[in-house]
Amino acid sequence: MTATEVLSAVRAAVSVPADLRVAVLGVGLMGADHVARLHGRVSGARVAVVSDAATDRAGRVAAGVPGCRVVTDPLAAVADPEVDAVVIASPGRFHEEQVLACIDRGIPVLCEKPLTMDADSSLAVVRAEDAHAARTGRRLVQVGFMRRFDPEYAALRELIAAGGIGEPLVVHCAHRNPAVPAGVTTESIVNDSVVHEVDVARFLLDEEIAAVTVLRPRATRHAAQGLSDPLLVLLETVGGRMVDVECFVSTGLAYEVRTEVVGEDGSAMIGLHKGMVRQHTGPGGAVRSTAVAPGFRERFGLAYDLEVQRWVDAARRGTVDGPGVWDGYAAQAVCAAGVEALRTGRRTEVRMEQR
Ligand SMILES: NC(=O)c1ccc[n+]([C@@H]2O[C@H](COP(=O)([O-])OP(=O)(O)OC[C@H]3O[C@@H](n4cnc5c(N)ncnc54)[C@H](O)[C@@H]3O)[C@@H](O)[C@H]2O)c1
Ligand SMILES: O[C@H]1[C@H](O)[C@@H](O)[C@H](O)[C@@H](O)[C@H]1O
Repeated sequence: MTATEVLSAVRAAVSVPADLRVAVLGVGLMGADHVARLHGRVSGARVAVVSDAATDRAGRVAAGVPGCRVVTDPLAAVADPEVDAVVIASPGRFHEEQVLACIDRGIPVLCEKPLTMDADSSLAVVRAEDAHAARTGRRLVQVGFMRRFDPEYAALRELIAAGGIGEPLVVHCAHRNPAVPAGVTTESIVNDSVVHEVDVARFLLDEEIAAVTVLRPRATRHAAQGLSDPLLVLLETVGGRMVDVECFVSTGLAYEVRTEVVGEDGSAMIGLHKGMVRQHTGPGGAVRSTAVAPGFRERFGLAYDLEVQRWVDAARRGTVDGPGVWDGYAAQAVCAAGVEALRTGRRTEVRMEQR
């Protein structure tokens, strides 16, 4: 037997398939990053196909990955017999049809947040995956809430679960971006940015969010015309805990994500700084400084790598080992309440199905 035959026999015996052949739909900022990590840093998978409405971009990305093909129509990429699994990194408005196509074909999919653009369509995805699981016993969808894979967030959740700060009562969050692309609206700050704190709150506290209030402080002069930036968002959980979020997407500075959980017997904070603390001469004397990540790709680079590796490993075992469709749906339901709260200025209860 040759080495290759031995490897195939072992794989067949433990029913772990050869490298997953992945199609990446959308190769803009996130999709191109996911292609690079699947190609260079993640084991057990290779990028077989890329698809993007901008075919020249798809061609450039494919050219960097030996054996990778461009398939122009994303739904044809999902249907491609030489594709075993899909990463969706297209704009959110295309996620619903692309995720449903993956479920329909019965192949694993990692869908960037948001799962879909609203709670009703996310619920339809939950139901489609439930129906598939009832027939086959397999779940298929992981949603791209990468913070769950960040070692600091994972450690914070473990600390809380182990009773390290007693009963958690209040969570303070800051989520600051240096800038956002043109076209970002106040609603999309809730849907695209605050959605991460919604997931973090559910992840850390292990309960659903019942109500949302959104306040609009005085806007920064750096914000685009008409944008309410920053926002203050208050999330109330079903168990009466409260989570405040300052979301500020045009600070002009750097990328900062901080979370502090205050419990009955202590508190814990993550996201203060990473790396070296330096003392050097400043304008008024010696200063102590530490670099702040410029963007989410730097701050959460490791989290994205771990997220994709865990997805690949689970997909090869026929499971999902990360946030799933229910998490995607719950986040959309909370954001829908957030958008209504933004519009009315009132505390808004979250409308959600029972799990
Ligand atoms: N998890 C995170 O931290 C994070 C960070 C950034 C973006 N995202 C999410 O990733 C997704 C992509 O965001 P981005 O910043 O990379 O956007 P982007 O605009 O940089 O890239 C999107 C790409 O999709 C392509 N596209 C357009 N229509 C398409 C279709 N129907 N099918 C396939 N591709 C299509 C575009 O041509 C573009 O190349 C969004 O859902 C966004 O919310 C997540
Ligand atoms: O789409 C991005 C992304 O999800 C980042 O993680 C978040 O920090 C940004 O605010 C958002 O605009």
